[in-house]
Amino acid sequence: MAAIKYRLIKKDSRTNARLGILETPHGVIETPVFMPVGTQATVKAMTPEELKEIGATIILSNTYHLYLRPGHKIIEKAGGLHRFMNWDRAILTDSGGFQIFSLSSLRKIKEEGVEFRSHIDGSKHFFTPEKVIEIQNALGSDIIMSFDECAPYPADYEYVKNSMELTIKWAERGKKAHKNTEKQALFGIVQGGIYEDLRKECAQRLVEMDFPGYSIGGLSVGEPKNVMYDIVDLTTEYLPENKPRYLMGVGSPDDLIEGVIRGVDMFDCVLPTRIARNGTVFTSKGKLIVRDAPYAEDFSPLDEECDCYTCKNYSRAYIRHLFKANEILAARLATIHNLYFLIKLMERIREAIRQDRLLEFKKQFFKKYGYKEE
Ligand SMILES: CNc1nc2cc(C(N)=O)ccc2[nH]1
Repeated sequence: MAAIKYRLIKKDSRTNARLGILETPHGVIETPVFMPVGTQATVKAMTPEELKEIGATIILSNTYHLYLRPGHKIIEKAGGLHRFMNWDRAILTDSGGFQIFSLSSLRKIKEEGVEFRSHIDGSKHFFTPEKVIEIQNALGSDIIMSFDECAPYPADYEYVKNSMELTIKWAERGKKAHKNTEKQALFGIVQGGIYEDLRKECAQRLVEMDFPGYSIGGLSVGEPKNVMYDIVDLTTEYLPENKPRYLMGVGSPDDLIEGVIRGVDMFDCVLPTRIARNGTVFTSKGKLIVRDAPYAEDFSPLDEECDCYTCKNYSRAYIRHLFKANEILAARLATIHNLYFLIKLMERIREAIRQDRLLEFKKQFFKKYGYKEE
């Protein structure tokens, strides 16, 4: 019996958008879904109860960080990551590949694996495809990722081709090493940079290995949006309809809508939580920097159309005051709102797919938010 079961409920009649149900050992997830990021076994500033309250059904946590601190062995002794962080819904962990390349210094990439230094204390470590599977098995996350190299952008064709070949070899080794297939679903990660032939080859070779789901990696790394959208469009073409597709590190409201239209089911992004802590919030009329002076005597909610806990109980003036006074509650209230905004956006997207009016929804949302139509 596989760890997850994806059911395609409905395909949009005019786009590649899909409405789906993803059953996991820690609950049922309606897709398309946005996953709040809980890098170090916590979605910053949120309790698990608050995450449930706003409708989160799955969160992401980072293998690289938890391996370095507190260590996967401690989390295993605690009974696994769900128990350790008191979160009984689904958890997806990434493999650490991206963090090694974006956070740590002194990286040596070999076919065997990657040597790197911890960004915390400079200690030396060596990740192999087998090692990151062992770590994620110890964490007990419901969906785990293969070890991969996220090629930088820009990168030349030869570099990306070699990097993609390595990602394929590492996916094969990780799949062999992963034994806990009944409880933890291992996704393959499609790489290939911005090169169509490499993306197609990578997707096809991963599909031959028959993973329960597929991630689209190597994007949201500085490439233009339209390039990202084109690569997503192209990649999903070679992925099976009956398996979930996860676009890593994406994204902002427009990227979520554009990604759904191109056949993506799962998203994660640090943006909503990170910008919240800096005083920027999403609203139906675009982003708002609530810590700015104009809101000092603005007693309206962050967003008139939002019914989150923050918008029902606090004004822009109060939240601005909290930010100016460096109060912890500022980050909490803004985070609650931003995560609720994206989770609600996914709910409205799912409803629009159900009613076959996704393109109309996009047009209306973009107009109000202030986005230009593609
Ligand atoms: C924020 N952008 C982003 N791109 C990503 C790519 C990967 C990947 N494994 O290629 C993982 C996380 C990512 N986050």
